[in-house]
Order: sequence, then C-alpha cells, then structure tokens
Amino acid sequence: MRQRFPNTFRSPALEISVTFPLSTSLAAQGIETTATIHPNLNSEELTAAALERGEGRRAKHGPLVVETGKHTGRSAKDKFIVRNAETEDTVWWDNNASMKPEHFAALKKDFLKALGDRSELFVADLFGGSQPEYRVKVRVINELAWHNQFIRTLLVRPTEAELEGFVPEYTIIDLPAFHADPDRHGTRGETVIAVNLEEKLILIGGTKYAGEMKKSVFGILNYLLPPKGVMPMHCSANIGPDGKSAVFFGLSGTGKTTLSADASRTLIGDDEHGWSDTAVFNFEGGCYAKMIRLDPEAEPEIFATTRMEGTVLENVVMDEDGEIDLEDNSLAENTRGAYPLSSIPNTSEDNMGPPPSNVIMLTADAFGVLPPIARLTPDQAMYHFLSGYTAKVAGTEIGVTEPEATFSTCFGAPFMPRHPSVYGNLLKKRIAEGGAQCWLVNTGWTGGKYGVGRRMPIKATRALLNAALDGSLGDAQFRKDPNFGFEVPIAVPGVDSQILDPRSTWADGEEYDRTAHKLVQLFVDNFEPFAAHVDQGVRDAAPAAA
Ligand SMILES: Nc1ncnc2c1ncn2[C@@H]1O[C@H](COP(=O)(O)OP(=O)(O)O)[C@@H](O)[C@H]1O
Ligand SMILES: C=C(OP(=O)(O)O)C(=O)O
Ligand SMILES: [Mn+2]
Repeated sequence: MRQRFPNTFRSPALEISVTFPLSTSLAAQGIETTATIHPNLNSEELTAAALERGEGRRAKHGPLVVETGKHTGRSAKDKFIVRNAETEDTVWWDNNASMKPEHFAALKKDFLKALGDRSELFVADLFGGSQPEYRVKVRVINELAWHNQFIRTLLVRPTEAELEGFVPEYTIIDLPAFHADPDRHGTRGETVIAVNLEEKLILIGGTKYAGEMKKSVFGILNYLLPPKGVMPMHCSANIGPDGKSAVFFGLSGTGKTTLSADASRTLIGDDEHGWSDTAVFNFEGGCYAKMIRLDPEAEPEIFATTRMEGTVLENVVMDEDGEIDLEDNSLAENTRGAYPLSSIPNTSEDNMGPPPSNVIMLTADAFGVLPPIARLTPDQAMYHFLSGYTAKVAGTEIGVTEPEATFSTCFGAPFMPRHPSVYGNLLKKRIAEGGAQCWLVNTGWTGGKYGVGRRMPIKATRALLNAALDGSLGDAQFRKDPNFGFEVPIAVPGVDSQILDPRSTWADGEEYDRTAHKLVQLFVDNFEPFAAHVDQGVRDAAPAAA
C-alpha cells in the first residue's frame, strides 16, 4: 500500500501557466538594473527561453540538453565562506576556505555592477526545504534561462499563494560569465562561490556547472538547521511498503540517487534531507542524477526521465538528430540529469516521511576490501559517519579523474560548514531516540581494488538493501569481520555468497590481507582528530590497527 501523506507541499508551481510577479523587487534588495526581469517562469517557458537564446538544444524526446564547458563538476577549491562576526566561531575552518570581508565587498560591488549591465535576468523565488517550520526562502537570480530552470527544478517550488508576499531570506546571484579577479577578490582564479552567512548572500561566478547552486543552498541549510535541533544530511530517502523510511548517506557518485529510486519503495528525495523530531524531509523538489552509462534495466525510473520534457541534461552527448548517447563521456564523466520529483512515478506527495527506521551509509570502496553490506552498532555507526570513508568518484570534482580513496566526514564534508561533531551528535541522538538500525554498504569495488576488480553489481546491492530494509536480513547468520569488527551476513537469498566474503573474491588472499591492514591504518590515522569529540564507546568501535 502506497504511503500517503497530506498533500501539503507538492506544489503545482512547476506548471504555473504564467510568470508570477516578484513580491519583493530587486530594487528593494538594493539591486539596481535596467535588465528585463523574467519572474518565476515555469519549466516550459524557461526551456523555450533557453532554446531561443541558443543556450541548449532539445533532445528528440523532450529534455533540454546543455553543455557547461570546462567546469563539469564542482569547483571545490574555489568555494569560500566569508569570515566575519557571524561565522568566526561557528564555522569549521579546517574544512572551509575563508574569504576576507573586504574581498567579498569588492566581489559584491562587481557582481551588482555586472547585474546592472545585463539586458535580462531570470529570477525565481523558491524554498530550500519542505517542512514549513524549517524551510528557507531563497531567491535565485540567473543570467542563463537554463540555470533558472535547473534551480527551480531542484528546489521546492512555492504555490502561488506562497509567492504572495514572498520576502527572500537568502539570495543567490549566479553569473557564469563573470570572471573573478584573484587580486581584487582574493580568489584562486576566475571561478568563485562566495557564501556570506551574515549578509545571507551567495555569489557564484565563472562556472556553468549548475550543481554549485543546489549545493550552496544545501550549505545554508547545513549551517542553519543544527541550532534548531534538525539534523541536515547528505543522503537520499525513501519509504517502504511497510511505511518505514530509510536514509542513504553517501558522498557524490556513491549511489544515493541510484539506490533510492526503487519501484517497490516511495521516493522522498535523492540527495539532501533533514531529520526533525517528527519527520525526514526533503530539502529539494527535484533530483540530480548521474547519467553516465545509465543502464535502463538497473535504473528504469531514472532512465525514463531522459525522455521527458522538464528534464535538463548536462554534458550528455547528442547527435544532430536529437538522439542522446548516455555511454559517451567525451564531454564529461560527470554527466547529469536534473528533473522534478513529479517525473518519478512513486514519490511521497508531501516530500516527507516518518523518521528513518534504517540508516544506510554508502561507501564506494576503491580498495575492494569492504563487504557489500555490514550491520553496525550505534557506536560503529557514529565511527563510520565521522570517518566518512569512500572514494571521490571520477568527475564529481574538478581534478578527480579516477576514484580516489578519501575520508569525507558525514559523507559530505564539502557541504558541512559546522564541525563534524555537531552533525555526529545529532545523528547519535536521533538513532538513540528512534532505534534505527544502521548499515554500511559498499557500492565500490569487489574482486580486487579499482583497476583489478569490478564495480559491485547494482543488482546485488539492491537485493542486500531490500533484505536489510524489509527486515529479512535480520534472520541471516552473521560473521564478525576480522579487520573492522562489524557483522557481515554469511548468506542472503538471491545473492552470490562469495561476494559476501570479499577476501574470497580476490585472486590472492594475502594481498587482500595486506590491503585490508593498510585501509585499517588509514581509518585509524584519519580518526585521530575526532577521538576527543566522541565517547569511549565510539573509540572502542574503531578497527584495531594491525
Ligand atoms: N552497486 C552500485 N550501487 C549504486 N550505484 C552504483 C553501483 N555500481 C555502479 N553504480 C553507479 O554509481 C553511480 C552512482 O551515482 P548516483 O546514484 O547519482 O550517486 P549520488 O546520488 O550518491 O551522487 C551511478 O552511475 C550508478 O550507475
Ligand atoms: C551534485 C552533486 O551531488 P551528488 O553527486 O551527491 O548527487 C555534487 O556533488 O556535485
Ligand atoms: Mn546524487
């Protein structure tokens, strides 16, 4: 039986038939421009505007196909948080690059001048977040029509009633054609994502990769929600036939979107959620899926969106007949598709679900050491959440050309402005309250490390996940992993038992042991800085260095 929630957040605004005037003018925000303003256009109008302006081409079955030039992934090293009274003591500066207020002031002045010079601008008033008491009003100002379509697809679209009297709390100005000047703006180069949490203003310039906008809103929510007792999460989420929800943490490209799209489960969202006292709620109103080598058998729901109007395909190769080729990575390895939740058949109508009964942590293990699934105690869950061991998947960040083993705390370090212990303690509290069962799932390599072994078959991952989520995995026999101490099932119906014992999938068991000991040492070394922030139970959950 499909889980039904009151239809209070699904907005028809994606289908608004006319442009909707801005309740708060740009001038009221101190933005002087003679540009023609296109306010709150819907997808259809924005696609038409993008095609008219030659920003992209239409694929045979409807999607808008665009290219983003040299930036086909996030420019992680060009993102800055302004260091000021608001952020000095609240931001985790070991992990977030800082910008001086005077550099931001110069950058803002130059952005406002650039806005003044534009002949037209596309402006969308949107929500970041679905649960009314926690959502943030965000205004996005774009020079590209397709960027405006992207962000209204990815964020939550207000109803027409909610647009009445809409006063933006945060404003994003997104100018891909703007080139930052390192001397004047304190940037590394001409690309910049500058976040001012005091002025509530985000300036994005010098990149056409649309993911920067969506991740900027994610960063705002990751900063604002912890003081309200809400845990922000880099995860996807869905609801099973039993009405129980699950969240899937994972760094970029590890499987959040893929694994949360499952015909037998109701999708909530694919990337960013909050865990409040009463619900797990989506921060977004759409999905942003990797499209490279998409297998229509393994991922039918996502594949169907590549044949729909309202989808934006980023860096997907298309021939002159409008036929797309998802196998072709000549433009980018990180090809993407952005589509509204309404494009997926079975989604939660109010973008929310009950607090999670299962917490899945997805790790793309490039060493091929970790089992395809492991059951975690709450202390082991905290340990792995703070460790965030995974691989940066090729293409998701500028400069990452093949899987790189990495430790990305909270499975989303690039998006976490506060210290990891803030998020870790919220997770600990939520798990203790609701008794969620936690799992570690390796969607990376098996049969050897990256380059020797093979990628974990999606079919095996889905079978193991479904067994975990429907509870049947609880009846399996488990063994204790000799290196990491967590429990691993010995046999699961429908899954090749050998894959459950990684060592047996390697040609040389002793080579496996050596690699496993190396990985354990990497875990131990990485966890050092967290040890003081956690209790003894979590420290005891660590793997024993060889
Ligand atoms: N076992 C697996 N589980 C999940 N995804 C897998 C697996 N094997 C390969 N993949 C691929 O990894 C990528 C995961 O991308 P995606 O789900 O968009 O990640 P995220 O949403 O975490 O950024 C997809 O291209 C998917 O086809
Ligand atoms: C779009 C992104 O998110 P994800 O890959 O986690 O879907 C990203 O990391 O740029
Ligand atoms: Mn994703």
